[in-house]
Amino acid sequence: MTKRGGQSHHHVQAWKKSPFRKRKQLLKVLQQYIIEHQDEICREASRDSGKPMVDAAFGEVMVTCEKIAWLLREGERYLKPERRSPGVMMFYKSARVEYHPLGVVGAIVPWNYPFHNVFNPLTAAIFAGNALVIKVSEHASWSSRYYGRIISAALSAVGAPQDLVQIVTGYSEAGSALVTGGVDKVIFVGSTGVGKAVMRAAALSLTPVVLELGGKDAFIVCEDADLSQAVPTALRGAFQSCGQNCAGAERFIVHRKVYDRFVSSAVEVAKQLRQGHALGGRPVDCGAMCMPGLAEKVGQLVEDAVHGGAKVLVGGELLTDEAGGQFYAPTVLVGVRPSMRIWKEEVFGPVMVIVECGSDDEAVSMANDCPFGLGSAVFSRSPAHARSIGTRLEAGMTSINDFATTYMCQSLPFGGVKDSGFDRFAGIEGLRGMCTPKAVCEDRFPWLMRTDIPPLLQYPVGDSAFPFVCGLISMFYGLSLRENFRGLCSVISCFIGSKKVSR
Ligand SMILES: NC(=O)c1ccc[n+]([C@@H]2O[C@H](COP(=O)([O-])OP(=O)(O)OC[C@H]3O[C@@H](n4cnc5c(N)ncnc54)[C@H](O)[C@@H]3O)[C@@H](O)[C@H]2O)c1
Repeated sequence: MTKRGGQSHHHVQAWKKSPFRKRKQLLKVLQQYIIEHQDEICREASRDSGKPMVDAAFGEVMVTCEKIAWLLREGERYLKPERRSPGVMMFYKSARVEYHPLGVVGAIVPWNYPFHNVFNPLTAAIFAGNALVIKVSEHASWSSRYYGRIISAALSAVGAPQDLVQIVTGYSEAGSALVTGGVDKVIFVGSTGVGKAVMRAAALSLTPVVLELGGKDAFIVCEDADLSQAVPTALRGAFQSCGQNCAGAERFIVHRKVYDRFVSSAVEVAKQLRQGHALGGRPVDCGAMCMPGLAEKVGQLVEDAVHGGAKVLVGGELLTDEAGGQFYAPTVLVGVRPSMRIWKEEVFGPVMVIVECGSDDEAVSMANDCPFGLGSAVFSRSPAHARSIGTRLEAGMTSINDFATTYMCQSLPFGGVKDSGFDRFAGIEGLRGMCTPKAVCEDRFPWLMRTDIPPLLQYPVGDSAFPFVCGLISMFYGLSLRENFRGLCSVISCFIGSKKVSR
């Protein structure tokens, strides 16, 4: 049996042809298990990534359940053949797009959401009829053993091939091997630098890639924003999972009329945040950071800013414990200027950078002065005002009076612009991205009208072939009736002329 990506060819082909009924059954088995074992799933994710249980429930489980619910509700509709208009000259044709499974999809994912990062590519790829190889991060491979067992059990419960989903662990070499290993598409979720290396490697075999890379979301607070709504959302956007979110709010751009109130409210809450072991027995608001290197980098970015004149209002220190826990304290930083590293580099940590702006134009230009463009948020009591700002932001996603809610609306695509990557996972676009869109065209009423090459265009072509085609172009595409009529006359005269010659 030939193997690609570790799966047997026969199994890949069989799943491609599987009915939607069976794919839905698989998702339902997964959903049932997830809902019944939320506690265990969150515990494993917390243990592997350091995030508090509530953050795991929020960011890992809830969004995965929404994803599955959306696929169950609407997935089939968007993978069914879709009728398209046949256009002007092909008016007698029926045109459609068919969505065929790609075959084997390779997903390379980071460590920040150990559960979600596995189930995110899994649900769409499998539902679209593909096999999947997921390369999990070397920093979150422990929990992937448990998540892998959930998937195996679900596959066997519905009688799907056991090797349909493979989870592999390893360092960068394992990721590289997946890119060059003959998969039909690579979904890469990770840092911008590695994303570029993945794209270079994929170019050698023309393997298509989706790149979901870093982010540094702008969070704009207008002078007419409701701070009782904006501040709690801002704090969650900054400190959820210790800021280790791709779509994490990192730059808070606040209008000067509400700046002081925004800062003092944010500081008041940030000071009260409890940090500690996620599973230490006491509830915590912020846990540990997953990687020592990253915790140090966060410290360096803050230090660089302070060195340049920025001011730490809360936090700003890295605390470690005897067990090796890396606790970067929830931090509020003001006085940041564009020349500082923290203005442009992704922090990926619990640092709330708050800057002041004086107008909408200034807010937009500050927000767009960034190499990344993943998510964004705008707060104003006037949704029209917020929308007028949101539409000018260079970002793949914008939430109005909320943060990152686009990802809870699973019909929407997820992805960014600029250094945040391209193409989309999730949503209709992401689901269809798991397929080859095949264009199909056929006669609508074959008994009435079909395409026969007219004699004067058949080889060897006659003298009237060229004027005939020009006549057709004018007849169908001329912008005035006069032009269309002239084209028609030319077509008729070419016909008559060619008949005479052939006689
Ligand atoms: N846009 C998104 O959807 C999204 C989601 C989560 C995280 N992220 C980003 O991920 C980054 C943090 O995660 P990370 O530190 O694990 O990222 P990373 O780029 O270091 O690693 C991501 C994955 O790529 C693998 N890898 C490393 N070198 C490789 C190579 N040469 N070829 C193939 N694979 C290779 C790693 O082993 C890991 O599994 C942040 O920049 C964050 O913004 C983006």
